[in-house]
Amino acid sequence: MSPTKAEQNQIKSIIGNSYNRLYNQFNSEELSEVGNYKILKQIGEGSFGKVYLVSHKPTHRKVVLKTSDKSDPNLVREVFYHRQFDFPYITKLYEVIVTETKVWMALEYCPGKELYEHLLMLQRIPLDECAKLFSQIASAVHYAHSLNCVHRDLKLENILLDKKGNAKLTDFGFTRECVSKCSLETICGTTVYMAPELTQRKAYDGFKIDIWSLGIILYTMINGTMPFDEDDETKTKWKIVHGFPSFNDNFMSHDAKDLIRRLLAKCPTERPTMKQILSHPFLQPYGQIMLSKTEKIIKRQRAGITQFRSRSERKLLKRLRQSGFSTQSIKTSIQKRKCDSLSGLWLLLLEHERACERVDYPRRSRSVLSVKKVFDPQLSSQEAVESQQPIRKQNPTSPTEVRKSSLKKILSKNSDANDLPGSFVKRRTQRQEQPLQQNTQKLSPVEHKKETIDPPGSTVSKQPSRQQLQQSLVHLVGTKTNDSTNSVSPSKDVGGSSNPSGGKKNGIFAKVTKFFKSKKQQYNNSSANNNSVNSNRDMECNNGSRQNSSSRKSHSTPTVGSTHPIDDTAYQDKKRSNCSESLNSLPKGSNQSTAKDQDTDTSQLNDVSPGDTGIELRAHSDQRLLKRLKSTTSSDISGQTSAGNYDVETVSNQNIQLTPHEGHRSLYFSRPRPVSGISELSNDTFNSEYSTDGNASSLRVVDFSKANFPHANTGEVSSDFKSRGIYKHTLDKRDTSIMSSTSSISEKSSRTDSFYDITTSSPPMIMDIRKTKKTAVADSVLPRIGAQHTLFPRQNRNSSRRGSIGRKTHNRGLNKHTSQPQSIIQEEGSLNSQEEKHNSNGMILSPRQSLVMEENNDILNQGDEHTVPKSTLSASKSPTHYPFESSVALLEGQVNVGEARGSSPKFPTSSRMSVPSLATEDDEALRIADQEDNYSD
Ligand SMILES: Nc1ncnc2c1ncn2[C@@H]1O[C@H](COP(=O)(O)OP(=O)(O)OP(=O)(O)O)[C@@H](O)[C@H]1O
Repeated sequence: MSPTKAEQNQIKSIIGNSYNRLYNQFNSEELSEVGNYKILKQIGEGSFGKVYLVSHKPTHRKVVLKTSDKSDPNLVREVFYHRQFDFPYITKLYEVIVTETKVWMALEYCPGKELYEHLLMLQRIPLDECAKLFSQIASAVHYAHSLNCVHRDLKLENILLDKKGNAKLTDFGFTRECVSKCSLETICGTTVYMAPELTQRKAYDGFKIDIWSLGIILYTMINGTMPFDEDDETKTKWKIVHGFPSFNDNFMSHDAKDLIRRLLAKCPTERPTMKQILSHPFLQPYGQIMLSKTEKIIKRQRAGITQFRSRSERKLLKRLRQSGFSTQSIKTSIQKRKCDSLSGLWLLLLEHERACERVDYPRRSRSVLSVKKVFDPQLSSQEAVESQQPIRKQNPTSPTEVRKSSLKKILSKNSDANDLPGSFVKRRTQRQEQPLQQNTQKLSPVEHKKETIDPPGSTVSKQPSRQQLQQSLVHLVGTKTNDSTNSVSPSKDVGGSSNPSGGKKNGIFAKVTKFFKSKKQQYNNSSANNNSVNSNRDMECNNGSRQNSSSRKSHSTPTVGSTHPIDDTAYQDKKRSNCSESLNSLPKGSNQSTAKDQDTDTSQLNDVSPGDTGIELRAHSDQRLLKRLKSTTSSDISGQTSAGNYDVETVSNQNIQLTPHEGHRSLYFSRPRPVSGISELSNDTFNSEYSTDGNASSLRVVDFSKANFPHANTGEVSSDFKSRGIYKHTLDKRDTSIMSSTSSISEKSSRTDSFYDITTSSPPMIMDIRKTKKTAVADSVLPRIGAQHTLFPRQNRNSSRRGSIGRKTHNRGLNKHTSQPQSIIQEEGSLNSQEEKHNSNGMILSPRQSLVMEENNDILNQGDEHTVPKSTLSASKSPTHYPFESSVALLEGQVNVGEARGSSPKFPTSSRMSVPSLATEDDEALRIADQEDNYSD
C-alpha cells in the first residue's frame, strides 16, 4: 500500500531536516567527532598539532587523540615504531586515523600529564619515588632497546604519568631501529639531554645516547635542576663535553650519585647496559622487579605467545563472537598491527576487561592483615607525610599502602556505596590539596599563572569531578554506577551478561553492542522505510547515494573513519544497497548527555569522515589551552637544538666568558623549555639512515665540533672560527646535502612506504621549497629536513616540531588556508579551476552529482526549514571525472554553492565556500613563490 500524501510529506520533511543538520555540521567551526571518537576537550598542543581528550564511542573509554599535520617530518616514524610497542610503561597506540591533511593517533590517556610538570610541582622528587619512576622509565627503554629501537629523545616531557602515577614513555618521533653497536650520525634530540658525542657531532651508538639521557633525567628528578643547562647553547654544549654535574648531598644518596655518574660517563662504552642499570642498588627493589617483568614480556612477545591466549582475551573473543563480531577480522587487525578501528575497539575492551579482573578479586588476606595499621594512630602522621607524594598516594606500592588500599576496597564493598567512596575521595582530595597549595606558592609568577590556567597535578585535582568520583566508586565497589549520562543497562543478549560479578564489564560490553546494534538498526530502519515509501524511492536514492559512496568506502577502508565489525548478512546486504543511507539520519535516542540532536547525523558523518571524505572541521578554538612554554617560545629558540649555524651566529656576536661549573639553574628559571631537534647538518646522514641503514655519510662537516666549542680551559672561542664564517660553510654543506637527490629519493620512498603500511590515503602533495633566500640569518636555520619538506606541504607555521631548525616559515602562500574545510575546497577548487580552462560552463559536476543536487534541491524546497536557497543549488551537467568520488559527493553542495554565490547575494559569505576566491589565492601563492625564486636566484 502506497503511503499517503501526509506520510510522504513527513518523510520529506525528515530528510530535509536531516540534510540541513548535516550541512550545518559540515560548516561548523567546531570539531566534534573523529572516527569512533567523540571529542571532549583539548588537553595539549604539540608542535604539529593538538591533543584532545576524547571518548571512544562504542566503549565510552577515555582516550587521547593526538593530531599531527602530515607535514610533520617525524610522523611516519612515530607511528611506525610506536605501533610495535606493547608494554605497560609505554603509552598504547590504539588506532590511527588518516585524513587528507592530518593523521590522528588514538593514544592511551595519561591524566598525570608530563613528568616535567610533576617535577615542576614538587620541585624535586623524593628518592624512593625517583627509584620507582626511574625503574619504570628504564624498563620501557630496555624494552624498546630489546626490539632494537632507540628512542633518541628521552626527556622529562616525553614521560607521562597515568592515573596511578606510573610512568609512560611516549613520543617516538625520533625513534629508529639500530642493530647492535651500529653508528648513527643524525644529530637529534634536545640539547640539554644530548650526550657529548652527539653535541660533538660524532657518529654515535644509539643505545648509549639513550642511557646518557636517562642520566640527565635521573639527576633532574632528584636534584630539581638540570646538570648541564646554561643560558647560552654553546656553553651548555661545552659543559656537556667538559663539565661534571655537581651533587647536593642533601638530596642525593650515595647510590644515586653512583648511578648518575655511571650513566653520565663521557665515554659511551663506559656507560652501563640497561640490565646493569636496573640491577643498580639505588633502584632496588623496583629495578629488579621491573627487570624481571620486562624480560618476561620480551620473552613472551618474542615467542609470539602473547595474543589471544590469556583468560581475559579468550573471554572477550567469545563474547564478541556471540555478539556477532567477526573475531577473525579482529585477530588479523591486531596481529598485523593495522591500528584500525577494530584494533582500537579490541585494545580498549581488553584493557577494560583486565582492569575489571583486578577489581573483581581483591586480596582478602592482605586486607585483614592491614586492619591494625589502619587504626594505628601513628599512621595518620605517616599519611600526612605521604600526602606530600601524590603520585605514590595513588599508586600504593609499599606494603602498608597496598594493605590500606585493599582494605578500603573490601570495606567499600561491604558498606554503603554512597558514603564511603565520597568520603574517601574527599579525604584524599584534602590531603592532596595541601602540597599543591604549598608548591604553588613557591612557583615563579609564570608558573603560577600556568597553574591557575591549568592545574598541573592531574594526579592532584582540587575538586574531584563527577567522573573522578565515579572512577573512585568503580574502583572501590567494583561496580559501575549508572548515571544519567552514561547509563546503559546491560543487554541480556550479550554474551556473558549473566556473570554476576561483572557488572562493569557487562555495562561496557552492552554499550559496545548497543553502539553497533544501533548502527545496524539504522540500516534496518532505512530498509523498512524504503519498502514503505516506494513512491519516494528515487528521491531517497539520490540523497542516499551521495552519502553511500562515502559510506561504502568507509566500510572497506578500516583505517579511516569507523568500521562496522558486526558480521551480519542482513547488514552486509544493506551495505550493498544504494538507496538506504538517506534515512540513516532518522532521529534516534541518544545515551550521551553531550549528544545533540545532530547525533544521528554525527554518526552518519562518522561513517563518511574524516578519512574518506577529507572532511575536517576546525577545532573548537576557545578550549582551555595548555600553555606550554616550549611551544609558545619555540620560534624564539630556534637555536636551542643542534642547529650549528645558529650557534655560530650566537658565538660570533658574543664575547663568551665561560666559567666552568657556573652552578645550576633552577627549573623555574623562566627560560623556554628545551626543544628537540634534528640538525640540518645531518640532512644527508638522515637520508642515509634510510638509504644505507646507518652507514656513514659521505658528507661530513669535518672539524666542526672543534670550531664550535670554546677552548676547553679558557672558554675562548677561536678567532679563526669567528672570522672564518662557519655559517657560510655549513650553509654550503646544507645546500649540498639538499641537492643530494639520491638520498632524498630514498627517503621519500622509505617514508611513503612506511606510510602506506598503515594507510590507504592518497599520497602527499610534492612541493619544492628547497630554494631559499641566502641573505637572512634566519636562513641559516633552514630545516635540516629540507628533503622532507619537498615531500609534505609545509603549513604556514611559526614553530616546528622538536626544535628549532625548521622554524622559519616558508610562506609561499600555498598553505595560507590551513583550516580543514578550506583545504578540501581548495583541492577541489583547484581541480575545477584547472579544468575550467577547457570548460566554458564553469560549473563542473559529474552527471550523477548534478542529478543529486537537483534532487536535493527538490527535497529542500519541499521541506519545512532549510538554510540553503534554491539558487545556490543549481548545477550544470558537464561531465567530469572525479578521482575521489566520495569527497566530491560531500562537497557537491559547497562547490555548487561557491559557484552560485555570485548569483545569490543572500548566501552566507563564508570564504571556504568560495571557489573563485581560492583560485585567486592560488594565483597569489604562485606569485609569491615566483618572487621568492627570484630572490634566491
Ligand atoms: N597520552 C596522553 N595523555 C595525556 N596527555 C597527553 C598525552 N599525549 C600528549 N598529551 C599532552 O599533550 C601535550 C603535547 O603532546 P606531545 O608532547 O606528545 O606533542 P608533540 O607534538 O610530540 O610535541 P613536541 O614534540 O613538541 O614535544 C603533552 O604535553 C601532554 O600534556
